[in-house]
Amino acid sequence: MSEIRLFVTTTEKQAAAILDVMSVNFEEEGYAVATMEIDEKRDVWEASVYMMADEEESVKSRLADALAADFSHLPIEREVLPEIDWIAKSLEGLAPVRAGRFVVHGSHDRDKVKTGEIAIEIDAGQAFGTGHHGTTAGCLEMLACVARSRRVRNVLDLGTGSGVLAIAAWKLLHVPGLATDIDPVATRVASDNARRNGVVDGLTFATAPGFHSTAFGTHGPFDLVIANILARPLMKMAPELVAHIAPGGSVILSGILAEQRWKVLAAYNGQRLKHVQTIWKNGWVTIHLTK
Ligand SMILES: C[S@@+](CC[C@H](N)C(=O)[O-])C[C@H]1O[C@@H](n2cnc3c(N)ncnc32)[C@H](O)[C@@H]1O
Repeated sequence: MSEIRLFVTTTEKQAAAILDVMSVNFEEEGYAVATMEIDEKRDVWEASVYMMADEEESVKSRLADALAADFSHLPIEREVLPEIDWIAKSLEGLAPVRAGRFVVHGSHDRDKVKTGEIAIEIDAGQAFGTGHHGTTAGCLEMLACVARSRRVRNVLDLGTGSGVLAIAAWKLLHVPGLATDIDPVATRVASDNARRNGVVDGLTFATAPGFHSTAFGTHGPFDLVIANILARPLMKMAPELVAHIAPGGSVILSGILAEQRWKVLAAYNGQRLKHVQTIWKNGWVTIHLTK
């Protein structure tokens, strides 16, 4: 089912006030709400609430009621967000996967973990990330490389899926982390997986499309951002993503087909990031850049 964004276009000041109204009315029920800047010079902002298509009608009428007192002059607009079947893309392989020092395995394979390996237990389920996909394995390998060469004090895992990368970073580095996903199911699964892997504190989970959450300001800027999403959204969010990297920090980008790598690199070079290393796996690339 598609996801819908209902939004109003206004000024920064009003967008902040509308965000408060949206938070009070929708956030507790698990709907993501956000503001985003559209045009800095003209002070154009959007305040949005995200929902599944079958909830649109009821959310729209409640939103209209909530805005009636002070913002009835602002039309409620809608956008259908592109549908990506992440779960179908996830390979539900049965064998444990080894990448760098990590082994990602299902609960039935606990006894296959070898001494010295960092084990992450993930059962194939409702969110992407069992370690079998070239992008996840590439990120795990790159994470181990970055940890060897740089000091990392905090981590952002953008598009956390099953939580596999956030859990891996926590087990390797023992530093605080923020893990976010546009999909509330993924955020829930990731948080459950973290608990199952003995990660009880230090890792925060939040549902957010892109950087539309106050959690990023609270927890960032980050020494290491890992984003395994897709080439196009990664290019689009390059300025925002780079703004959340601490000076001298790193980003690991994946979800990029080999033939798309030049465009993604150009987008991040355009933000003055420097290429460090690229890992290739099954036609996918994982790229490490530094600020
Ligand atoms: C390829 S999966 C990666 C999962 C996991 N990090 C891994 O490496 O296996 C991409 C994840 O990003 C999420 N996602 C897609 N677009 C997003 C966006 N704009 N903001 C936040 N998360 C997003 C999807 O819901 C999905 O869980």
